[in-house]
Amino acid sequence: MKISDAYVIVTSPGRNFVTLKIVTESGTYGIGDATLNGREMAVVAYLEEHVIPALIGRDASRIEDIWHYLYRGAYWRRGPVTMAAVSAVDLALWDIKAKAAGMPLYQLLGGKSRERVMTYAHCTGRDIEGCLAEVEKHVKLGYRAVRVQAGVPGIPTIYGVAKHEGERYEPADAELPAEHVWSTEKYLNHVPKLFAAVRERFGDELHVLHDVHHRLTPIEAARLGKAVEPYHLFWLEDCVPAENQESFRLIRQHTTTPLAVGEVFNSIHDYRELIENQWIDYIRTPLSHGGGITHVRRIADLAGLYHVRTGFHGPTDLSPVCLGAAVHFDTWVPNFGIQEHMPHTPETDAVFPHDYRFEDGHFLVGEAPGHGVDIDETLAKQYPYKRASLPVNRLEDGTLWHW
Ligand SMILES: O=C(O)[C@H](O)[C@@H](O)[C@H](O)[C@H](O)CO
Ligand SMILES: [Mg+2]
Repeated sequence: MKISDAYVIVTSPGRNFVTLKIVTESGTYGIGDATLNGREMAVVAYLEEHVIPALIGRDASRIEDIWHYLYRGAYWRRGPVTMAAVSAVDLALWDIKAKAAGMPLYQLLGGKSRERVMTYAHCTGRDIEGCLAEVEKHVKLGYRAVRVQAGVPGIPTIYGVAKHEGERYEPADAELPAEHVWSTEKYLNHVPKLFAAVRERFGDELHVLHDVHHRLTPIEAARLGKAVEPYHLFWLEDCVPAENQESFRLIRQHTTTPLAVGEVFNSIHDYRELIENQWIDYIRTPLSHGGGITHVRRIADLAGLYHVRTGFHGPTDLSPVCLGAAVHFDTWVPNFGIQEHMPHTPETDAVFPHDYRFEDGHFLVGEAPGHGVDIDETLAKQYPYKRASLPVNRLEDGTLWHW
């Protein structure tokens, strides 16, 4: 199982994706997702300059050892670029191990804990009515859970809302960062009305989620959590920037609204206080940013001890490779909560043939050996890299704010 070759493929079928392919002497290969939205080429350089040369000749079956070799061995631990690179290696090696065993990945992890994986869809509107129309559409498609985001009167552009009704929203929408304007006051006054309208129209059973995208202070988040309690959200996501884990103590003291955190985290250490103090309910770190299966499994196990469940990040800026591996992980992990689902474009799906299926609001895992996602390298070449940046956010007086 010696690694004989490894290389990076960058492709942009509508948006940029970075894929690592690892090939063994026997010809069995695996692929991993190394996409870090808006910072793609930093991970490419990290892999090509520092990781790939050290991988050649190693035994691909020693996943645990290679993980620590890359993590401890780098000396410079953690961080999104390092961990995206480590994740890609880890996902590719698990793919190889499962293929060598002739098993779908979920079998290697411990087998099925459930038959299907509940997902949530994004429903966005320029106003509440527009958002309700999207919810209606997604409920008809079979979704049991929806994330609702609507424009706020007086704020010209807002996170998570597509430019035109019915379109997907794209965070990395310009070559250099677009500048958005933010008003916490306008948002806090408006957003509870959105949940009231959703409950009024769709009743109590639909799972309703919302992403604050790190824009509030702890006491503002506490106010929002309290205000929306009557609408019993499935979760309120990233209500404050979470570098200071202690902030969540205050939020938790004030509200019973469940809290999800961690799409920008990449290590168990980002979570330790949040989980051990039971300040959150869902962990969001995707397999492609949190050190792959080897490390995210450890986070999920720690979380399980404290009744915290998984709710992995799944926007279009994670490739089908990450999503495919996530469907295996979600099928196995005992403390599963939900999986985010933002459908990829047909162009992206064609570049990454896969065997996970979407049906009636759920993902169904495939039975092909490995994680079940491949890359069509010839097709990938037709879509060259294009620089794309996430926006920045400013308060109305021009102060740079959290995005
Ligand atoms: O909950 C989500 O899906 C996220 O907040 C995304 O929309 C991120 O903003 C995006 O992945 C950044 O690249
Ligand atoms: Mg989010």
